[in-house]
Amino acid sequence: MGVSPKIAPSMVSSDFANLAAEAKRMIDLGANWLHMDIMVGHFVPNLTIGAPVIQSLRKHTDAYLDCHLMVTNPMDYVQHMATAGASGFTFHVEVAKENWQELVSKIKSAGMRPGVALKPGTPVEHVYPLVEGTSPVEMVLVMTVEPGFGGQKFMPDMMDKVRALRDKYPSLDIQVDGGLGPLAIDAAAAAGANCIVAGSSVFGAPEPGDVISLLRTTVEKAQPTWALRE
Ligand SMILES: O=C(CO)[C@H](O)[C@H](O)COP(=O)(O)O
Repeated sequence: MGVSPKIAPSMVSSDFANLAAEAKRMIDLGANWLHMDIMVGHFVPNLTIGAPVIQSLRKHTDAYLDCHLMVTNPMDYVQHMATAGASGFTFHVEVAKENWQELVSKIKSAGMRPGVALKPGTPVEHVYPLVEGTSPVEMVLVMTVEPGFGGQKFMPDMMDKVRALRDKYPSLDIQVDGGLGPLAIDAAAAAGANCIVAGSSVFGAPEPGDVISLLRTTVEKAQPTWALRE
Protein backbone atom coordinates (compact mmCIF):
# COMPACT_ATOMS: atom_id res chain seq x y z
CA MET A 1 0.00 0.00 0.00
CA GLY A 2 1.52 3.26 -1.12
CA VAL A 3 0.26 5.58 1.59
CA SER A 4 1.89 5.91 4.97
CA PRO A 5 0.07 6.87 8.17
CA LYS A 6 0.43 10.55 9.00
CA ILE A 7 -0.68 11.51 12.47
CA ALA A 8 -1.30 15.24 12.82
CA PRO A 9 -2.18 16.72 16.20
CA SER A 10 -4.53 19.64 15.70
CA MET A 11 -2.72 22.59 17.24
CA VAL A 12 -6.02 24.41 17.80
CA SER A 13 -6.24 22.28 20.96
CA SER A 14 -2.71 23.14 22.10
CA ASP A 15 -1.63 25.92 24.45
CA PHE A 16 -1.35 28.69 21.85
CA ALA A 17 0.69 30.81 24.26
CA ASN A 18 3.38 28.11 24.10
CA LEU A 19 2.95 27.08 20.48
CA ALA A 20 6.61 26.42 19.67
CA ALA A 21 7.03 24.21 22.73
CA GLU A 22 3.76 22.41 21.99
CA ALA A 23 4.86 21.76 18.41
CA LYS A 24 8.19 20.33 19.58
CA ARG A 25 6.43 18.21 22.19
CA MET A 26 4.13 16.68 19.56
CA ILE A 27 6.94 15.92 17.12
CA ASP A 28 9.07 14.44 19.93
CA LEU A 29 6.10 12.23 20.85
CA GLY A 30 5.91 10.81 17.34
CA ALA A 31 3.57 13.09 15.38
CA ASN A 32 4.30 13.23 11.64
CA TRP A 33 2.60 16.51 10.84
CA LEU A 34 1.24 19.51 12.75
CA HIS A 35 -2.31 20.39 11.72
CA MET A 36 -2.92 24.15 11.66
CA ASP A 37 -6.53 25.34 11.51
CA ILE A 38 -6.88 28.73 9.83
CA MET A 39 -10.26 30.28 10.66
CA VAL A 40 -10.93 33.93 9.92
CA GLY A 41 -14.54 34.47 11.00
CA HIS A 42 -16.26 33.63 7.72
CA PHE A 43 -16.97 30.19 6.23
CA VAL A 44 -16.83 29.00 9.87
CA PRO A 45 -17.98 31.01 12.91
CA ASN A 46 -14.64 31.09 14.70
CA LEU A 47 -11.28 32.87 14.71
CA THR A 48 -7.96 31.12 15.24
CA ILE A 49 -4.70 31.99 13.56
CA GLY A 50 -3.32 33.16 10.22
CA ALA A 51 -0.09 33.48 8.27
CA PRO A 52 1.74 35.57 10.94
CA VAL A 53 1.46 32.73 13.44
CA ILE A 54 2.59 30.16 10.85
CA GLN A 55 5.58 32.40 10.13
CA SER A 56 6.47 32.62 13.82
CA LEU A 57 6.10 28.88 14.33
CA ARG A 58 8.22 28.14 11.24
CA LYS A 59 11.19 29.77 12.98
CA HIS A 60 11.02 27.07 15.64
CA THR A 61 10.33 23.89 13.69
CA ASP A 62 11.02 22.24 10.37
CA ALA A 63 7.96 19.98 10.78
CA TYR A 64 5.37 19.62 8.02
CA LEU A 65 2.76 22.32 8.70
CA ASP A 66 -0.52 20.94 7.39
CA CYS A 67 -2.67 24.04 6.98
CA HIS A 68 -6.45 23.73 6.68
CA LEU A 69 -7.94 26.98 5.42
CA MET A 70 -11.53 27.39 6.53
CA VAL A 71 -12.02 30.55 4.48
CA THR A 72 -14.29 31.66 1.64
CA ASN A 73 -11.45 33.15 -0.42
CA PRO A 74 -8.49 30.70 -0.32
CA MET A 75 -6.83 32.23 -3.40
CA ASP A 76 -6.13 35.39 -1.40
CA TYR A 77 -4.05 33.46 1.11
CA VAL A 78 -1.85 31.26 -1.11
CA GLN A 79 1.16 33.56 -1.28
CA HIS A 80 0.87 34.65 2.36
CA MET A 81 0.83 31.05 3.53
CA ALA A 82 3.72 30.02 1.28
CA THR A 83 5.86 32.93 2.41
CA ALA A 84 5.01 32.13 6.03
CA GLY A 85 6.30 28.56 5.60
CA ALA A 86 3.18 26.42 5.23
CA SER A 87 3.85 22.94 3.84
CA GLY A 88 0.34 21.84 2.88
CA PHE A 89 -2.52 24.10 1.80
CA THR A 90 -5.96 22.51 2.08
CA PHE A 91 -8.93 24.53 0.82
CA HIS A 92 -12.64 23.75 0.80
CA VAL A 93 -14.30 22.43 -2.34
CA GLU A 94 -17.49 24.32 -1.42
CA VAL A 95 -15.76 27.66 -2.14
CA ALA A 96 -13.63 26.62 -5.12
CA LYS A 97 -16.08 25.10 -7.59
CA GLU A 98 -15.23 27.63 -10.28
CA ASN A 99 -11.51 28.22 -9.84
CA TRP A 100 -10.01 25.09 -8.31
CA GLN A 101 -7.67 24.45 -11.25
CA GLU A 102 -6.07 27.88 -10.96
CA LEU A 103 -5.98 27.54 -7.18
CA VAL A 104 -4.25 24.13 -7.23
CA SER A 105 -1.76 25.38 -9.75
CA LYS A 106 -0.96 28.45 -7.63
CA ILE A 107 -0.54 26.34 -4.50
CA LYS A 108 1.90 24.04 -6.31
CA SER A 109 3.83 26.92 -7.89
CA ALA A 110 4.17 28.47 -4.44
CA GLY A 111 5.84 25.25 -3.25
CA MET A 112 3.02 23.81 -1.12
CA ARG A 113 1.14 20.55 -1.33
CA PRO A 114 -2.53 21.05 -2.30
CA GLY A 115 -5.39 19.34 -0.51
CA VAL A 116 -9.15 19.67 -0.76
CA ALA A 117 -11.58 19.43 2.15
CA LEU A 118 -15.29 18.74 2.19
CA LYS A 119 -17.85 19.54 4.84
CA PRO A 120 -20.17 16.82 6.18
CA GLY A 121 -23.05 17.92 3.93
CA THR A 122 -21.03 17.91 0.71
CA PRO A 123 -21.26 14.79 -1.48
CA VAL A 124 -17.95 13.03 -2.01
CA GLU A 125 -18.39 13.09 -5.79
CA HIS A 126 -17.69 16.81 -5.68
CA VAL A 127 -13.98 16.17 -5.10
CA TYR A 128 -13.49 13.51 -7.78
CA PRO A 129 -12.63 16.00 -10.55
CA LEU A 130 -9.99 17.56 -8.31
CA VAL A 131 -8.31 14.20 -7.72
CA GLU A 132 -8.52 13.21 -11.38
CA GLY A 133 -7.51 16.53 -12.95
CA THR A 134 -4.34 16.99 -14.96
CA SER A 135 -2.87 18.86 -11.99
CA PRO A 136 -4.55 17.04 -9.11
CA VAL A 137 -4.80 17.71 -5.41
CA GLU A 138 -2.61 15.40 -3.34
CA MET A 139 -4.90 14.92 -0.35
CA VAL A 140 -8.63 14.83 0.38
CA LEU A 141 -9.77 15.90 3.85
CA VAL A 142 -13.10 14.41 4.87
CA MET A 143 -14.48 16.52 7.73
CA THR A 144 -15.99 14.28 10.37
CA VAL A 145 -17.53 17.20 12.28
CA GLU A 146 -18.92 20.53 11.12
CA PRO A 147 -15.74 22.60 10.79
CA GLY A 148 -15.17 25.42 13.25
CA PHE A 149 -14.48 24.00 16.69
CA GLY A 150 -12.48 21.26 18.34
CA GLY A 151 -13.98 18.83 20.82
CA GLN A 152 -17.03 17.78 18.79
CA LYS A 153 -18.44 14.29 18.30
CA PHE A 154 -17.15 12.13 15.43
CA MET A 155 -19.72 11.56 12.66
CA PRO A 156 -19.50 7.87 11.66
CA ASP A 157 -21.70 8.42 8.58
CA MET A 158 -18.76 10.20 6.95
CA MET A 159 -16.96 6.85 6.66
CA ASP A 160 -18.92 6.06 3.50
CA LYS A 161 -17.05 8.94 1.85
CA VAL A 162 -13.69 7.67 3.08
CA ARG A 163 -14.47 4.15 1.85
CA ALA A 164 -15.53 5.42 -1.57
CA LEU A 165 -12.35 7.48 -1.89
CA ARG A 166 -10.06 4.66 -0.77
CA ASP A 167 -11.68 2.15 -3.16
CA LYS A 168 -11.31 4.58 -6.04
CA TYR A 169 -7.86 5.97 -5.18
CA PRO A 170 -5.62 3.39 -3.43
CA SER A 171 -2.59 5.71 -3.29
CA LEU A 172 -4.29 8.95 -2.27
CA ASP A 173 -3.67 10.61 1.08
CA ILE A 174 -7.10 10.60 2.74
CA GLN A 175 -7.40 12.69 5.88
CA VAL A 176 -10.10 12.70 8.54
CA ASP A 177 -10.59 15.54 11.02
CA GLY A 178 -13.00 15.93 13.89
CA GLY A 179 -13.66 13.79 16.94
CA LEU A 180 -10.84 11.35 16.17
CA GLY A 181 -9.34 9.48 19.09
CA PRO A 182 -9.16 5.98 20.57
CA LEU A 183 -12.94 5.49 20.17
CA ALA A 184 -13.29 6.57 16.54
CA ILE A 185 -10.01 5.48 15.00
CA ASP A 186 -11.07 1.88 14.29
CA ALA A 187 -13.89 3.03 12.01
CA ALA A 188 -11.76 5.66 10.27
CA ALA A 189 -8.83 3.33 9.68
CA ALA A 190 -11.05 0.46 8.50
CA ALA A 191 -12.72 2.80 6.00
CA GLY A 192 -9.35 3.78 4.54
CA ALA A 193 -8.12 6.98 6.18
CA ASN A 194 -4.33 7.25 6.52
CA CYS A 195 -3.96 10.90 7.64
CA ILE A 196 -5.44 11.39 11.07
CA VAL A 197 -6.04 14.79 12.66
CA ALA A 198 -6.69 14.68 16.39
CA GLY A 199 -6.96 17.62 18.75
CA SER A 200 -8.69 17.13 22.08
CA SER A 201 -7.99 13.38 22.26
CA VAL A 202 -4.24 14.04 22.04
CA PHE A 203 -3.86 17.27 24.01
CA GLY A 204 -6.37 16.16 26.64
CA ALA A 205 -4.71 12.79 27.26
CA PRO A 206 -2.47 12.14 30.26
CA GLU A 207 -0.04 10.46 27.83
CA PRO A 208 -0.46 12.10 24.39
CA GLY A 209 2.32 9.92 22.95
CA ASP A 210 0.26 6.80 23.66
CA VAL A 211 -2.68 8.24 21.71
CA ILE A 212 -0.46 9.20 18.76
CA SER A 213 0.99 5.72 18.72
CA LEU A 214 -2.43 4.05 18.96
CA LEU A 215 -3.71 6.13 16.03
CA ARG A 216 -0.70 5.08 13.96
CA THR A 217 -0.79 1.37 14.75
CA THR A 218 -4.55 1.21 14.08
CA VAL A 219 -4.01 2.67 10.58
CA GLU A 220 -1.08 0.30 9.96
CA LYS A 221 -3.17 -2.72 10.94
CA ALA A 222 -6.12 -1.68 8.75
CA GLN A 223 -4.08 -0.89 5.63
CA PRO A 224 -3.74 -4.48 4.30
CA THR A 225 -7.54 -4.90 4.44
CA TRP A 226 -8.31 -1.96 2.13
CA ALA A 227 -7.32 -3.78 -1.04
CA LEU A 228 -9.19 -6.96 -0.09
CA ARG A 229 -12.74 -5.66 0.16
CA GLU A 230 -15.27 -6.03 -2.64
O1 LIG B 1 -10.72 21.49 12.14
C1 LIG B 1 -11.09 21.37 13.25
C2 LIG B 1 -12.39 21.94 13.58
O2 LIG B 1 -12.86 22.59 12.45
C3 LIG B 1 -10.22 20.65 14.26
O3 LIG B 1 -9.00 20.32 13.64
C4 LIG B 1 -10.82 19.39 14.69
O4 LIG B 1 -12.11 19.50 15.10
C5 LIG B 1 -9.91 18.68 15.68
O5 LIG B 1 -10.34 18.77 16.95
P1 LIG B 1 -10.91 17.52 17.73
O6 LIG B 1 -9.99 16.37 17.48
O7 LIG B 1 -10.92 17.98 19.13
O8 LIG B 1 -12.27 17.24 17.17
